[in-house]
Amino acid sequence: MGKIKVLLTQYNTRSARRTIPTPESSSQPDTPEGVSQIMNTTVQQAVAGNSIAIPTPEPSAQLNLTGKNIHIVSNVVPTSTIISTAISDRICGNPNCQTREPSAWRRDLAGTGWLCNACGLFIRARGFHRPKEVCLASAAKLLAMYSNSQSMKPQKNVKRRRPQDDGGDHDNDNGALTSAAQEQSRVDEDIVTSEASTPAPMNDVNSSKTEKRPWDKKSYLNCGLYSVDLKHKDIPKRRNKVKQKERSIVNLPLPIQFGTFLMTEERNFRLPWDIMIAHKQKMLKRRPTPYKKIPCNIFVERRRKHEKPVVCQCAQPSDGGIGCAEECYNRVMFYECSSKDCPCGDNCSNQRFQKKERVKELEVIETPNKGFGLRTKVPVRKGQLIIEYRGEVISHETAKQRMETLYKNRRHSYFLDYEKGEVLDGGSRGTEARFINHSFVLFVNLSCAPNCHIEKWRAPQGELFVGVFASRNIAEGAELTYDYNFSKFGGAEEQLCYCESTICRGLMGSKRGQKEAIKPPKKKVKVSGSKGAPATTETMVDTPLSQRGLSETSDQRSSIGEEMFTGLLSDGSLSSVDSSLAATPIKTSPSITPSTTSNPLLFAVDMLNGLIEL
Ligand SMILES: C[S@@+](CC[C@H](N)C(=O)[O-])C[C@H]1O[C@@H](n2cnc3c(N)ncnc32)[C@H](O)[C@@H]1O
Repeated sequence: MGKIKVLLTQYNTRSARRTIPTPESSSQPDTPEGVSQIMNTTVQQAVAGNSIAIPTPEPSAQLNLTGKNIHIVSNVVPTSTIISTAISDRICGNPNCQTREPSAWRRDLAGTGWLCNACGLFIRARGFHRPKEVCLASAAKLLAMYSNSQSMKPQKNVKRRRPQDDGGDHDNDNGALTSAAQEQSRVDEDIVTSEASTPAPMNDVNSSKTEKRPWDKKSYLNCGLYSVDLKHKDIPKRRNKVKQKERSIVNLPLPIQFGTFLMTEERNFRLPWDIMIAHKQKMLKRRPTPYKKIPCNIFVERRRKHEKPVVCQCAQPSDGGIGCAEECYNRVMFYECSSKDCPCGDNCSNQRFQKKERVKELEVIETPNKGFGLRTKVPVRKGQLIIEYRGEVISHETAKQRMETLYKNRRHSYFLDYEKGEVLDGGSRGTEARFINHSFVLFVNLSCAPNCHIEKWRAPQGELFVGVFASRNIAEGAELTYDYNFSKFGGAEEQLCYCESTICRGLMGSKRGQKEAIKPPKKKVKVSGSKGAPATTETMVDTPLSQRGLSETSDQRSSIGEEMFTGLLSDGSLSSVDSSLAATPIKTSPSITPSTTSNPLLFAVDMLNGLIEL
């Protein structure tokens, strides 16, 4: 049935099919009625398996059907003549050519014999056979083309040869065609194409239609050497741009460091000997868990405050000296002056966080037991801002959640108390301050005492700057430490402390090594409360945070006695504690936690802390 449809379409649109006359169809072909009658007959014959015929009285006669001109190609030719000539037996009827392998066959003028495509077109245009020289020339050209075919690319849009170009190959040699001849040839091509589209007989090995050209099987790579091998056939084609991007990642060859991605099964792996030796001797440099450096704190759950800055009453120094020195109200209150509103203008010295006046020569180092640490490569003065501790500002609840999910398998924690109810999380985003390790406040051994402390300063717009400050003069190359005042958080296990302090608490998770045994009363610390002042009330012991700065406000600083430590230590004087205590180092473990009262050394330390608070 499909063939019938094709025939009808061909007839109605452009060309008629040259076929065998039948007694019924040979009547009245010149009128539309006659044609439709023929068509009916044709369809019936096609169904019956016969050849199809549209008889015409003369070659190139015209019929008018549904207002369109229809070209009838030639006279009726007996079917037996056509069918009996198998393609393999055909030979070009031009005595000068006699080719057996043209790209297409054409009828000769009589309609009984066959000509190759080029000779057929030539004789129609000129009325005589194609000369021998022309035939030989085009054959030689064709031969050359096939022999060089390795370097040739398939020609997609082959231009039609110009009419005056009568030489050329068998495929495209149209000769000097007149417009009528062109029209004629168009009809002929249709016929030949439809004939060629029928499957060729198996024994027709020489037929040019069945012959594969060398480039037919060639596949071209357009996106990388291994793209064919790596092509992910399971992924459907999508128009979505993002999906396409993903697909292109799969398709392209992956770099060598994506080995884990490429390897689908586990395999034994042997390190190169030099790396193996370095690894065994623990000489390989490890890298800290990656994090992103950020220029300011990120407020995950709320908006950043935008309050009116508090302006100090300092006067601009007449001699051009430093403004906002020790007596500046803002400085006393742990406020940073506003760069726009401060009366001292550019001379204001109370903008260290905003102007990023910090120590830049810092280095991350690996420590034996505490993971990574931070050290200074230059000497640092006492009271100098070393680095700002930045991170994501999150609520306690979120911090707890992160502990249980995001940081579940992490050994180190990077939480630091921000303000009431909020935590600074430097785990994923922060600064190098996150590497500063803990050390216990020590009265005995100067070398092991923490050399830094935390201070929180109020920014002009109302948020906090959390900074690590030098508690004393620090020599170049010294590791930076401060007392975390660590407290257990989210049910986490208490961590052993590996600070080299001789009277270490043993555990990082409690202030006295046995927090549960003796629970100090909650202490409220009041801070002079002007508008926008730092947190007015802080619980000193039970804050459910992993880390807490030593000196959060001036009052807090004095309550922990940190100023006094530094005073003592900067003198090198250890007068307040008997130095003989240092001879009995006490390291507690989670299982054996000495009570404060049973350990005279810790008792002395607590007493001292109490004295300092007084
Ligand atoms: C803020 S991080 C310090 C940087 C951390 N050492 C690192 O490698 O990323 C705090 C963590 O360091 C470790 N740490 C710091 N001081 C320590 C100490 N004195 N003893 C044992 N571990 C310590 C603890 O695991 C703690 O949770």
